[in-house]
Amino acid sequence: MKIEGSVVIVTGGAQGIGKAISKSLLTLGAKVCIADVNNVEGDKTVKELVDAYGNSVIFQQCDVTKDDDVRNAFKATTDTFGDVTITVNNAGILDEINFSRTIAVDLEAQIRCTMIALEFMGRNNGGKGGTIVFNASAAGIVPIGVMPVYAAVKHGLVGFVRSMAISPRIEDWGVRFNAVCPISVDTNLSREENLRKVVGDPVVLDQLLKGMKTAHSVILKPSDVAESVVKLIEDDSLNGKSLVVLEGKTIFVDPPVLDLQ
Ligand SMILES: NC(=O)C1=CN([C@@H]2O[C@H](COP(=O)(O)OP(=O)(O)OC[C@H]3O[C@@H](n4cnc5c(N)ncnc54)[C@H](O)[C@@H]3O)[C@@H](O)[C@H]2O)C=CC1
Ligand SMILES: CCCCCC(=O)CC\C=C/C=C/C=C/[C@@H](O)[C@@H](O)CCCC(=O)O
Repeated sequence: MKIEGSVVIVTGGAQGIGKAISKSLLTLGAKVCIADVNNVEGDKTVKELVDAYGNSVIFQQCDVTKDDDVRNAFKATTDTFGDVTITVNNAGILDEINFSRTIAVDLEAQIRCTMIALEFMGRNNGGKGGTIVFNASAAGIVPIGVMPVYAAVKHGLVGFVRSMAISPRIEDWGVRFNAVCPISVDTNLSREENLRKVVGDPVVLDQLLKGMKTAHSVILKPSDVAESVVKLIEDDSLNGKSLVVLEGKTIFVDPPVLDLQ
């Protein structure tokens, strides 16, 4: 689909990968609502983006774990820019200690945002259809021994995307669903300072930090992920896909499908 003139919500867009996605979409002519729980960072980012792109961007404080916040973000976006046609479910955390919160933000809230997005975007609900892109992770594709909870919820997210893509409702909604699955990206989430706070077991933390320093742990730039998100939005043939983002290349990974009929 064409990004120019489209109306987009990016969750967790105040910083990191979500901010890079927002910038790329603004550059391509979209109207963007950044929906993020962090209003200090959100206000700062939107000020910076308004200076660069004018009134094509707004900030809406939104905790994706709260129904009302998410619905209000969609209402505010629709009132300001018109019908939403693209949702980027990007907000996420990594916390192996408070694992209930990780499940709540990285999986349950992604499902919540999707169901509410369909209330606004679904053609059966008077919307224009469009596309929903999820920021999963390479941890949604391969097992990661140093972050099992995060890997579990990201696998769950990939399963949700693949299943929504073959829903009997897909034609009614007129919405495509795809996931981007990057390896490590240089943001607050992957910095040593954060990892020390969110991994409790010292043996696991030690291996994680060592792993981060090896050649295998290439750190991508947030803009690398944004490029892949743009690809998933623009190519109308893509639905239910998981696009792994590696250094200098991307690979579609399709886990096997069993014939269960
Ligand atoms: N940094 C990395 O190495 C990778 C990150 N990811 C995924 O990318 C997404 C974005 O993460 P980063 O930009 O790396 O982290 P980040 O910590 O820089 O940004 C995350 C953003 O999400 C927001 N957020 C957190 N909880 C929220 C909530 N309840 N409601 C609304 N907003 C909330 C934060 O305020 C922040 O602005 C996450 O889903 C993460 O799992 C995927 C692969 C690699
Ligand atoms: C390949 C991991 C992709 C996960 C990227 C994320 O979404 C989270 C980013 C935060 C930290 C990433 C750490 C990556 C560590 C790896 O280099 C290595 O330590 C993992 C070891 C694999 C294992 O545990 O078996």
